[in-house]
Amino acid sequence: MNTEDVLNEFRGAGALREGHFILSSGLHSGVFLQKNLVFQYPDRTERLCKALAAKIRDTVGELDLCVSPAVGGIIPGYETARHLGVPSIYVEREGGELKLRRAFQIPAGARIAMVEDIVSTGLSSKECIEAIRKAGGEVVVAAAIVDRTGGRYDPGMPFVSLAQLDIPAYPADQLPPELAAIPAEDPGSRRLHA
Ligand SMILES: O=P(O)(O)OC[C@H]1O[C@H](OP(=O)(O)OP(=O)(O)O)[C@H](O)[C@@H]1O
Ligand SMILES: O=C(O)c1cc(=O)[nH]c(=O)[nH]1
Ligand SMILES: [Mg+2]
Repeated sequence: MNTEDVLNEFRGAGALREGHFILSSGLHSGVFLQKNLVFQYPDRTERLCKALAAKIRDTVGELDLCVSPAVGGIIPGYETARHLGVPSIYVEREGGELKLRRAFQIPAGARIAMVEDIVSTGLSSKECIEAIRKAGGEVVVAAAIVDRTGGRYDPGMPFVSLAQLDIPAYPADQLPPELAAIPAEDPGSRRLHA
């Protein structure tokens, strides 16, 4: 599956959106891949994650566990794990920090794949890898359905993605006029509070 095949799954689900979006990093962008619209379809999710699992296995061999950052990573993490034949768990925000909760355990010596949905700056992936390390786990590969960094993301270990895009993003005080002219949506969960 190449970048165009992945984009077609997003287009088919109405998930390739244009407008004005505040990303998880706080940067602003005119393009947003609303992955939840894709993950509502088991067939689309299966095609994407089966391909991601194959690419992960080709890159680092067999794994023991997938760990994903909530919320966006949970469904692709689970489905990728299904194709790798391993369990899937997730980390989630508590007081702003990604943590392992819900009595999830990381077995000693487990070879772990960190599975993300989208990488924009890599911040969430790095936070997830750090949370796994704090819980005693060893991440041997980072993976994402879509890499928005144009291949510039380096987590310090093999990084596998199905689609590589280079989508501009801007600090709030450097918006191009076409973005400044429309109100911004903040679709992610990083800034959600109870
Ligand atoms: O590489 P980054 O700059 O960190 O951006 C990518 C992250 O942003 C989204 O998560 P978000 O925090 O918006 O919440 P969600 O998972 O609930 O969508 C997405 O799921 C990635 O985790
Ligand atoms: O950077 C993000 O927050 C982000 C970008 C994107 O295209 N899709 C998404 O769900 N999050
Ligand atoms: Mg996320």
